[in-house]
Amino acid sequence: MNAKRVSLAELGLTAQGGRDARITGLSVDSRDVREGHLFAALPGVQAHGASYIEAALERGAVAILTDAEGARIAAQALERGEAALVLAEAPREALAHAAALWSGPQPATMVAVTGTNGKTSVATFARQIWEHLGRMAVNLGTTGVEGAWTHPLAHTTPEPVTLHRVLAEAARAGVTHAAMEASSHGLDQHRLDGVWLSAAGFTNLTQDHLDYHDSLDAYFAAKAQLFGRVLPEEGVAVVNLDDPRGAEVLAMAEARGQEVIGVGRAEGARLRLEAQRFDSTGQELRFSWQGHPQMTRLDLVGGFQAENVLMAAGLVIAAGEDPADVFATLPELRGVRGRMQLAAQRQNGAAVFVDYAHTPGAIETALKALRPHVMGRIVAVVGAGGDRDRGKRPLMGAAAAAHADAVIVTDDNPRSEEPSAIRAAVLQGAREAGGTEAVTEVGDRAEAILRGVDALGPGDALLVCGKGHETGQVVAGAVLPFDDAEQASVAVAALEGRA
Ligand SMILES: CC(=O)N[C@H]1[C@@H](OP(=O)(O)OP(=O)(O)OC[C@H]2O[C@@H](n3ccc(=O)[nH]c3=O)[C@H](O)[C@@H]2O)O[C@H](CO)[C@@H](O)[C@@H]1O[C@H](C)C(=O)N[C@@H](C)C(=O)N[C@H](CCC(=O)O)C(=O)O
Ligand SMILES: Nc1ncnc2c1ncn2[C@@H]1O[C@H](COP(=O)(O)OP(=O)(O)OP(=O)(O)O)[C@@H](O)[C@H]1O
Ligand SMILES: N[C@H](CCC[C@H](N)C(=O)O)C(=O)O
Ligand SMILES: [Mg+2]
Repeated sequence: MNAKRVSLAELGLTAQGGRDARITGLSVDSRDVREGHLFAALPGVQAHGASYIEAALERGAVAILTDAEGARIAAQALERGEAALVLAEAPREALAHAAALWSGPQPATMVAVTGTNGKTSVATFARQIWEHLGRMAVNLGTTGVEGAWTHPLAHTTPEPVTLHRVLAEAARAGVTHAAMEASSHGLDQHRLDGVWLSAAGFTNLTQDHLDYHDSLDAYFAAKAQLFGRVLPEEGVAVVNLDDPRGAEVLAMAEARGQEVIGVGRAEGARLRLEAQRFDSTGQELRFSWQGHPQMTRLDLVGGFQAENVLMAAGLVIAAGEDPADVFATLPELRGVRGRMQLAAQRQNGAAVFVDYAHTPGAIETALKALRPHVMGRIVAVVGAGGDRDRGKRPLMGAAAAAHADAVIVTDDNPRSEEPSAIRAAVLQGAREAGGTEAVTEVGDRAEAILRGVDALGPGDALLVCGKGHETGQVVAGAVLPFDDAEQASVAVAALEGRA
């Protein structure tokens, strides 16, 4: 049994009337509460967690952390005085710091990366660079905890209680370096406020998650909190200056006195991408570090991967490694599963790539990035997720139609929604955008991939967008096993077998 008991003061919390309690654990969900827990009753999207204070007390909570509204909602239950009450203006922030103190150690060197696209890729490349330099390193995010220590995660940026438990376990296992993804939800909900960051990166901002954020500006403001709040003044900001929002991040970092490493093609970037030459398996890069020219080769398909690699290199340098050592590792970097992954190849040489592009911006980037590696036509399989930003659906269709030679619209995790209605929105965008006349609808994703593969002649390529590393299709509450890369191989085998 876990015998650990700590006082509220040891968690940085002060209860009303100076009352103390010995805490045996932290919970954000009443259903997870055990005897002696502190229950954080947080303002939610659906409800206020205070509605569950009564339930938490019944399960043995000895302290409640909430805001004024929560105290009002649960006044009756709280008046009984069964638990110490910690009132905080920003309870999620208080919880994050308490969780950090509760769990203890973190890897000594940590960096975080935010942006609409590229977080998983950058975090994974940073981890790989550290590994090549002999460090015990992990990346942490959408694909779980990977590297020297592994652990599955349900969220890109986990709840603070989970996040700090995982960081402490990794640190105890000897992990000294970690690169984590900071999602906009995670930043908005202060999930990573208690993490000690040496450096933070900003990749880009395009439309996504407008189901959660009120506007694109609000979405950006959430991401910018990584520099405005989470990264300390002595931290280093690594900023993609090519993104239109890069200048705003730069100004924010400078205003806080953070050192900045600008990355990108922009003049003035300390880590500057100067030229790229593409071939069928990767690219040659010319870049410069503080004006000194460098050359390297990346065995990675897609121009944007060079941006991700340089962002990762910038973060690792910012966190203390020698630049020359860092640059020497770049030819060794390997692609992230489901990110421009060469999943299968037809006998005629045509290639099938699987990519996690699930936003209009990512679809455009991925298709444009594939173009210089492909001599023939590009076919795209696309679909949009259910119960997510509806506004992005026609834009995803439009991006596919504008940049592919043929588009097959299919399903991608319809969740609780009617799949044909989601496809209709994507199709409408694809048909209105023009670019290609060849837009078809194939609801069944396996069949869509098969048709896409069947359409490939010598020199052509298929880009299967949206699911990347995912291994399931979420339909009406059920998760049906589905893997784009596997389906690509199955399709090639079926067609070549037939030939
Ligand atoms: C939209 C969103 O971010 N929701 C988060 C939010 O939940 P909520 O506000 O909807 O919660 P609610 O259902 O209104 O309930 C309010 C509170 O009551 C509590 N509760 C609820 C029921 C109960 O019986 N007892 C109880 O105590 C809940 O734990 C919650 O704290 O607060 C909860 C607790 O802090 C989070 O767990 C929850 O994340 C959910 C699980 C989620 O799916 N989030 C996704 C969208 C997410 O965070 N995604 C990002 C980005 C991914 C990407 O980049 O694409 C990620 O980092 O993974
Ligand atoms: N630097 C980039 N610029 C534009 N698009 C990118 C960039 N990097 C990756 N992408 C596109 O975004 C997709 C997702 O990449 P990645 O998983 O690295 O991003 P992410 O930010 O972690 O996404 P998520 O928010 O879903 O966790 C890729 O498959 C690719 O299509
Ligand atoms: N973490 C993202 C990924 C979505 C990927 C795509 N396959 C979809 O289901 O929309 C989300 O939940 O919005
Ligand atoms: Mg990710």
